[in-house]
Amino acid sequence: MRQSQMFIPTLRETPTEAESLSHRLMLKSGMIKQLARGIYAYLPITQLVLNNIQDIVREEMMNIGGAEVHLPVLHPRELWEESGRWDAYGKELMRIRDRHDREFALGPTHEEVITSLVRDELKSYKKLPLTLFQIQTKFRDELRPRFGLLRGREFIMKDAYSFHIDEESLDKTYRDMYDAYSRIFTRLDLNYRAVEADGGSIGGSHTHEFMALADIGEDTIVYTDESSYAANIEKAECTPPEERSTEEMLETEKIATPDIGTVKELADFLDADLTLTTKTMVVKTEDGLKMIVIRGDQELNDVKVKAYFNTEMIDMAADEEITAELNAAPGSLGPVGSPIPVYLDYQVEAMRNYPVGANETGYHLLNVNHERDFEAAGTGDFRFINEGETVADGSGPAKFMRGIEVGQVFKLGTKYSEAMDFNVLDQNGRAKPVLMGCYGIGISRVLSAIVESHNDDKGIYWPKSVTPFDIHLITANTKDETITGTAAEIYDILSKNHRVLYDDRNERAGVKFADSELIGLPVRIVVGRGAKDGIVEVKGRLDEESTEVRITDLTSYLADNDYA
Ligand SMILES: O=C(C[C@@H]1CCCCN1)Cn1cnc2cc(Cl)c(F)cc2c1=O
Ligand SMILES: [Mg+2]
Ligand SMILES: [Mg+2]
Repeated sequence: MRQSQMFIPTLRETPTEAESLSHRLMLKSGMIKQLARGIYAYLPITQLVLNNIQDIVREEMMNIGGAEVHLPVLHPRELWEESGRWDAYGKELMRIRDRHDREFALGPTHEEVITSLVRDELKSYKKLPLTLFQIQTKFRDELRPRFGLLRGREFIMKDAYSFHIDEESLDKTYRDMYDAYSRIFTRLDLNYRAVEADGGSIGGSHTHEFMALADIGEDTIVYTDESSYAANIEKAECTPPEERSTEEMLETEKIATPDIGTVKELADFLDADLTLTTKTMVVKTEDGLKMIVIRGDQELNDVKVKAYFNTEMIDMAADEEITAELNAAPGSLGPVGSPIPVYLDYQVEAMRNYPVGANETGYHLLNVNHERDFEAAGTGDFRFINEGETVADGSGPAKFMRGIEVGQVFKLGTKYSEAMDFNVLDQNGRAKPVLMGCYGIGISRVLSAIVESHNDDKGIYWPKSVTPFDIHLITANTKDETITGTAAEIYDILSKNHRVLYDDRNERAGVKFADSELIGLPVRIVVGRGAKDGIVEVKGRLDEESTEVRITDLTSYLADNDYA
């Protein structure tokens, strides 16, 4: 391809609005242009890389028996009402009306669509298992789109859905997908970890997220060097305390605690360690307010709370809701005499004589003990694990690293087939709901993850598996006939077996070299003064120096050095 015909609007200066390295680099190297917050145009270099990523994903999906479809973006409201999700999702679900004033969702995912489509066609277990996939634009109206393509409002996803007559069949496809994802992320040259994750409201018991390691990643991965354990911190189970305090239960005492609003202020006021205090939170679920008490030095894990109450809709109760229900300010809440059900984290369950708010603004109770002073409705694991704590498999101390979620595989079970009446006749002629799995890869997000891990101070360097072109052919001076003639010949020869980007622009050599480092093709060939002696300069993107190579040796030189 001649670069004079491409559209690569590289920037001289680094764009300030970019908040992540990949976002900055993709703007600077003329790969994307923002149309609106979280909405981007993919320019030619990006489109070529996305095609290469999609080809790898497509090949691996077909390799495990997935058949490709293309599903609609416009989903009739009725479909999402069948699954009950039209109301379950708030503003994140983008909705429009057509000319007849009928409502549609812009597809954020396609469980409803694929289930209704297959349901109408498939009546017998003999047609199972079936795996269908698509690579398609998704819409999610993120509250805080950011980091370029890492979290957009319109993005490309590969989403696959599988249908099964029994668990064994679902397990097989889940494993096939898991292994296919491992091959895909390896081929994409991503340093990834598959981690146990929380399935959220889409149901299903089992799910793994594939995380590309990156400091910019929003997710925290909990792992240990002692075993292969790895989990999203949202999910990572905390080991309950071995023994419970055997302290003798002391008399409760009510104390005035004016202006004590936080557990830190309480600990200072009591001159007690944070680990001897508690903090009480109130969350709002579909069936009312719930009070959760955790140790004062811990943080509430909202994903674990959602999983415990098996709901997607959890909000921290607003102050006025708390005051209306509990007649006390948020800093003075506690379980004693609470009108709403109280749940204790395992750590609090093992404590004795702890302080809590008195449910009276400006007062606390000391030496409270559950069972004696109040009945808990339940106990559970409601907190985030801390580094150094033993991980759930007991093998060793937890360590943290950041990751970008680039894929996720789910066992959905019968959540959608029951909600949408998708049954088949089994081998005994009995109707039973079909079991499903679903499997996603963030295609446009993967591109950003690759840029995050393939760059240096000069710009991007593409893995050969996804590079937009194999070779960057550059003329150092377009005025010199020998140079342009030689370059044109080389372009013809190399184009037979390689994808060549021929920088034939009438630009200064320095500009061309800088652009070449920025765009990041694996190898660059410069046709300059040496052309008259049949010499060109070859430089791998990561090489410090160029090497002079005879033009007659060029093809074998490129092959011998595995440049192209
Ligand atoms: O999408 C999934 C699960 C899997 C992921 C892999 C491919 C198939 N789907 C989870 N999820 C995430 N955000 C969503 C946002 C909106 Cl607005 C929505 F209405 C639904 C969902 C939603 O269901
Ligand atoms: Mg997540
Ligand atoms: Mg996820």
